[in-house]
Amino acid sequence: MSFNSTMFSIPATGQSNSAIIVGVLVLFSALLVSNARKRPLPPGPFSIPFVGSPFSVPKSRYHIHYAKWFNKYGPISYFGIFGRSFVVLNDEEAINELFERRSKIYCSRPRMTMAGDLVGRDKSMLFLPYGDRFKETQRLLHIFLKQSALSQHYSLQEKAMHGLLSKLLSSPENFERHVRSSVSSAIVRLVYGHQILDHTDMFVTLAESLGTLTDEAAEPGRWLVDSFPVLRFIPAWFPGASFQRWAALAREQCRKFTRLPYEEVKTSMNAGTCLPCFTRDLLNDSTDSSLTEEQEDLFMYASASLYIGMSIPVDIPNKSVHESTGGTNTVISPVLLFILMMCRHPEIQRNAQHEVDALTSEDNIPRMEDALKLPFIKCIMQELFRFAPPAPLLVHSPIEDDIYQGFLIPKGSMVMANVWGMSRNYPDPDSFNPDRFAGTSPQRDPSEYIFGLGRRACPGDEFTRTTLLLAFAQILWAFDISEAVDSAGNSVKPEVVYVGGYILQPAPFKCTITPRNSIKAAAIRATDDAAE
Ligand code: HEM
Repeated sequence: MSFNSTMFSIPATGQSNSAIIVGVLVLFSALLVSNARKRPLPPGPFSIPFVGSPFSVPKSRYHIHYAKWFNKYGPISYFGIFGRSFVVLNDEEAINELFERRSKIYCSRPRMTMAGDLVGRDKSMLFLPYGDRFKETQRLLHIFLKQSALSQHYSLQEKAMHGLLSKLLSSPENFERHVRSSVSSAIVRLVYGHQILDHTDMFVTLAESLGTLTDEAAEPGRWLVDSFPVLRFIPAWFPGASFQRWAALAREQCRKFTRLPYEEVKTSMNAGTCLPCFTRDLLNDSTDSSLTEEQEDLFMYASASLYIGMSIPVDIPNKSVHESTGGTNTVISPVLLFILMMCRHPEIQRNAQHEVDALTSEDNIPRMEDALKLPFIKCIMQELFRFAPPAPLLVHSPIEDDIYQGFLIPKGSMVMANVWGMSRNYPDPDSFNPDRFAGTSPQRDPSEYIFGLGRRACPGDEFTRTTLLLAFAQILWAFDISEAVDSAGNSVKPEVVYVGGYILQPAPFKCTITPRNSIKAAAIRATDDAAE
């Protein structure tokens, strides 16, 4: 079944009933709010009584818009929309203090009634409120992704990246599609032991459908029930409550999308054909017969969390779904930016190639053990993280009221840390300069914050870094990346333009990717043959 958004929007009939309910709720919540606030809220844009400031919030480039609030309102600002509270942190000290040092308080995610309570996405780690289920999921992911366990994943990372090299060799003009499928393939293999053959694979389409559904369920402003959670108790037959019918269908679909890959692992385990993977480890570590329904549910969602965790779909106000970069994920973003930057900076590319060449031979594709020994390429990775943090805003939610610099930060509010602003806090921030991380006094490593802070920091950070170092070393070893040539024979330098809202990714661009020599091309083909 395909999800058609118009099919599920709130119909005109029943609008008057909804309007009455909403009116009562607005007044009620406004009264509650005004009584509760004894401390001042942080400063912020003009607010209309009972409505808040929905019009001061941008529809795109939130991080840049919010960064400008620093000069207007200072390091911490506030706005409300229909009773929901939003706090913006625009200052490194405030971000470190609240998200890192007060992590005990800022350890939850904002409540999303439609996506969470009704559709059930709050079982995935990224959305999970802080509590026992979150801690158990975190523990399971940690066992698999902790530093000491990472080397067992090297061979699958190498395989996925060899796949990327051979696709780049055969159709370099489709580099974006190849990057996307190779990265997805590495993750699906890691989580479910499944080998993706092409983009029509069931695992890819399921994950994309789940992403689209999550996007729709979390679309801010679309669902009244997000502003007035009490509406979730309205029965589906009630006039104007078509959102309940949408939610029921979406919940069913999400469950199916989460269950199918998990069941496939169980089937292949029974057949003895399952490759090593996260889900297999979970099931192996437990005696199957003793698994309760609750444990199965935990395992199933823990597995899906690993895959979907990379997509970071959080409920940023006014996010337009049209801006969503579609099945994109966080790892794809730095790989595409790497290709763009190597094209724009041939001298950096040459230096990095010299570093790889000094360590490897013409006919040996770099392996993970090589990739981890390349300090300049590590600096390039750090500079890519700093130049365009894939997730420019972090979103946490405090589990109790907190006071910071005399201002109230209400429990349950959506606190957004402007990581992009932190990445501008460097000398000459707009120039791409990997050397800033070299030498004896390097500048602050952006890996310390682009993966999040405190108890909700990304569990996939180290896996990401090793994957990226390997991808960069192999691409530099194999190919020259240069400017595309237009129909008049002129070289065209690609612009640095981003798309996306909550995950930034370079806008589509053109470049030329050619093998550095025939020996390397032959080595890539030979690896292909060996794999077949
Ligand atoms: C360039 C790559 C990546 C970036 C920039 C990134 C960034 C992030 C960020 C900013 C968060 C939210 C942190 C916070 O709120 O403080 C996050 C959460 C998460 N990431 Fe990543 N991530 C990346 C790759 C991955 C990968 C490869 C995986 C899985 C193997 C993964 C799994 C997760 C999960 C499960 C969460 C939810 C954690 C929680 O809510 O406690 N991420 N990531």
